[in-house]
Amino acid sequence: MTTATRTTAEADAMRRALELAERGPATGVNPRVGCVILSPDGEVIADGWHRGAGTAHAEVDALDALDPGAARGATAIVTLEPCNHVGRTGPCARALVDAGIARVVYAVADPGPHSAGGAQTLRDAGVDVESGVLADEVEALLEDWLFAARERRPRITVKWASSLDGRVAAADGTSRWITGDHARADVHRRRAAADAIAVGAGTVLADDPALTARDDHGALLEDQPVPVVFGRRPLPEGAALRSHPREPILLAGGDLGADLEELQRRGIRSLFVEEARRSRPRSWPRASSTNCSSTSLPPSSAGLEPRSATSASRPSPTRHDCASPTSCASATTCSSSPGRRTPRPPPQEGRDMFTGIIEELGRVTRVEPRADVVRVTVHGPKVVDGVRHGDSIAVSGVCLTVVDSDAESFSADVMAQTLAMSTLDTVAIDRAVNLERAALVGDRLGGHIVQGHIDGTGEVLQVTPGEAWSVVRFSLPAPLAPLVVDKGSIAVDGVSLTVSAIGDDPDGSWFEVSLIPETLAATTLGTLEAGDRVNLETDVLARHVQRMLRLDTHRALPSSLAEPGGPGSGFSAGDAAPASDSASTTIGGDR
Ligand SMILES: Nc1nc(O)c(N)c(N[C@@H]2O[C@H](COP(=O)(O)O)[C@@H](O)[C@H]2O)n1
Repeated sequence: MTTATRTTAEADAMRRALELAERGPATGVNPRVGCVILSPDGEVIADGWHRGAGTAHAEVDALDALDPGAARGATAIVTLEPCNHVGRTGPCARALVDAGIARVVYAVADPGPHSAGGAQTLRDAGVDVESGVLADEVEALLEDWLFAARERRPRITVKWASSLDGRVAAADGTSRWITGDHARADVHRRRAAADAIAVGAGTVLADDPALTARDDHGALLEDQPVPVVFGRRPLPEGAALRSHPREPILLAGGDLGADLEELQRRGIRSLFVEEARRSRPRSWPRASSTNCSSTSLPPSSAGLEPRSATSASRPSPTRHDCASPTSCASATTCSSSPGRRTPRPPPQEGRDMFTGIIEELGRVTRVEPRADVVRVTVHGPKVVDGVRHGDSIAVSGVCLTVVDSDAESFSADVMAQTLAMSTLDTVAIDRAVNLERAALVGDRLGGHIVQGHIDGTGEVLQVTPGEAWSVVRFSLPAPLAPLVVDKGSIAVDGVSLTVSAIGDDPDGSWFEVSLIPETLAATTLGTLEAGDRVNLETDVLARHVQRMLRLDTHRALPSSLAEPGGPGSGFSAGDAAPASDSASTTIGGDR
């Protein structure tokens, strides 16, 4: 087998192992792990996955499917480093060695203090070991578990509901669910995917929440989070929580660090926090370096009161708010803590690179709302040529992962948050879309580096047709304004464009681009009219610079750059501190 063939076979096997891992339980103390065993010539001879604490680990599950001796000289592909300890089961590293496995490829290292070290044990036994294959995908799958294992405390997700105009509850306090069916279903899905769900005692007294995960008809879902109540006030006799299928955990709430340790000790790895109706989450993230918070977007806001004095006037419905000073890394990503690896966006988001040169004008042929995503099918015979499941295609600038395809079309799932952040929120059959496949190494970089991660949407303010060219003016959301410069690059609906003018009017910022006939004919930009919305992605370089300026320059920059006005710095320390550092901004909002 050539090295290239082996690499391909192993990457394919890791993809399969990842799929197998997903069959395991998403909650609980043990991670979801999958394993595929390849014969020396690259054929799949066995596979397995972990079904939860106390059952066989994925590697042993796979080995058990083989006759004695059949694994000799084989390669084990595992999503997590084989464990090295005796826990509820024996050490996988030893089981692999004993079975005669010659090579092990794993995605992510096991951070467990007792279980880590399997790779070394394997190497010491003469096994060839490689790591890091599909590491980002596995990091995304095991986000909660890895966070908890690394930080020794549960990963917290804070949820609060807010209307599109930034309101949280009816003025008379009557509204319980201000969000629509889609957002509500999303919340119940998140509840079911968490080990525990927490509220304050005040919320229990005021709202009497059931804290169960339910389907559209109110029936209990199979997985139920353990309810956790913080506060000293006792649970009222008739509290709905007393009928919860899981025994509630009651914690004093005075020392959050100690409470989180206690939850970790009790096997809670992910904690879903539902905020009280009338407030945005503040104490949670700050007190605990919470990794993530999220908003739900309801369809209407009538009768609801502003969620805060500062954010009520112009909240952005597109953002993923983050109230923690150290947490939210971008609109779609939540980080752990400083110095830790930042989990990338989930796989559906895609994380390839594009150039902003549109390959084909596609047409939406099907829009299928599902539980927590919308499956969109797009006719695009050119871009589906050779496309495979898992490949990325930018659809009007939004990087999507192909989940299905035929000779003419492909389908991709768009997450609720991506819908909310882009013009895909109004995607409909027959909509024309700009299509570009992910760039390959060696491609000509005709446009600029485009990531397919939308920063926000703009509106067409004016189209000025010329003899051949058209000049189009777009509104620019305030957080994006500093990132757009005259003659700089911007992607509009996925099209790489040079900014020909910028301006900041009292009504807001704007930018203009001049569109050549080729762009007008070959992309959706040719049909734009005043009032149309477009997806905007600012230049990644500008975002990096903004991020650097927001960080403590002495920490973040090489010493030659860190001194105020130092060699090559081009700015003073005073310049480096941004005037406003709103944690709710999507761009660089990770302070
Ligand atoms: N490599 C690997 N494969 C699996 O299938 C696993 N479940 C794990 N888990 C690691 O081992 C710990 C649990 O061990 P016991 O189930 O108690 O024996 C878990 O914390 C992981 O570190 N690893």
